[in-house]
Amino acid sequence: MKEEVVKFFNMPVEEKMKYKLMPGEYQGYGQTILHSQDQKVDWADRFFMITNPVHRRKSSLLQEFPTTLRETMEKYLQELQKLAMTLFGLIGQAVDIDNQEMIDVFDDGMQSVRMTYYPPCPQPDRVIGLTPHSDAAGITILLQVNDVEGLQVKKHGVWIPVNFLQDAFVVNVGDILEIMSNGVYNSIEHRATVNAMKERISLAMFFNPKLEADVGPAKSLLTNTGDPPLYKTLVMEQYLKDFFSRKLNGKTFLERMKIKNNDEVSEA
Ligand SMILES: O=C(O)CCC(=O)C(=O)O
Ligand SMILES: [Fe+2]
Repeated sequence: MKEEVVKFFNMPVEEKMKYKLMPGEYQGYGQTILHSQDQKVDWADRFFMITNPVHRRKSSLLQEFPTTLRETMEKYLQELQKLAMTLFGLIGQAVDIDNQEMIDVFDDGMQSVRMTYYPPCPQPDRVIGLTPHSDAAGITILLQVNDVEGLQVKKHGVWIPVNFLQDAFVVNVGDILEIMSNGVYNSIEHRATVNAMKERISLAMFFNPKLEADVGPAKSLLTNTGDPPLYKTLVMEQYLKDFFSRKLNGKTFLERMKIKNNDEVSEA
């Protein structure tokens, strides 16, 4: 997979333009500024695509991939889906969410990939690879494609570099897992910096609930623990629409899902 991602970004620009993002669309290749509020320039080329459900894929993208990239990607998607479901099962167990609820919500859920190429920048302090954010997803499985580091996570207000282990994934907790676990897990705020000398390439795969599933504190968790819900519940399709209509800005979106004292709480 790593080799194929490198080959993708090494293709001549004319080739990559076959996958170019069209105005108003979000699937494809381009130097998208991810609605960044940051003053810094976003220094990266990205390719984003919905991979599941299959009918939401922009069919021209995967179909036009070079055969080896397409086949490798399909295999990668399948294997990572299995890994993600294993992780969701274990995560659910740890916080008292019934396994069946995790399966109902995430199995064959909405999935997407983002490949990012961060070119070297002689003045890395003046740019940002990817602006601080938490992922909307349940979990994100990240693969660092070459050995150049750049990912940082915010811990107690301080940015800490993440060292990827050779051939290991990094798994991010996303906002949806924070909501489903009723705040037991915290989604991780992260950003990517760029290197002065070397390019950096990453591949992120996002695992979300089914589009028709509810995004809210897991019902079995509330029943099993007797805890009150701390977050609102929204249908996934609406949750995504709201998420993408806002600017990427730390964890501010999640704040809006929190139930405040003066909110009316309807029994789920
Ligand atoms: O490049 C990375 O390591 C992080 C990518 C990322 O956070 C994202 O695509 O949401
Ligand atoms: Fe991210």
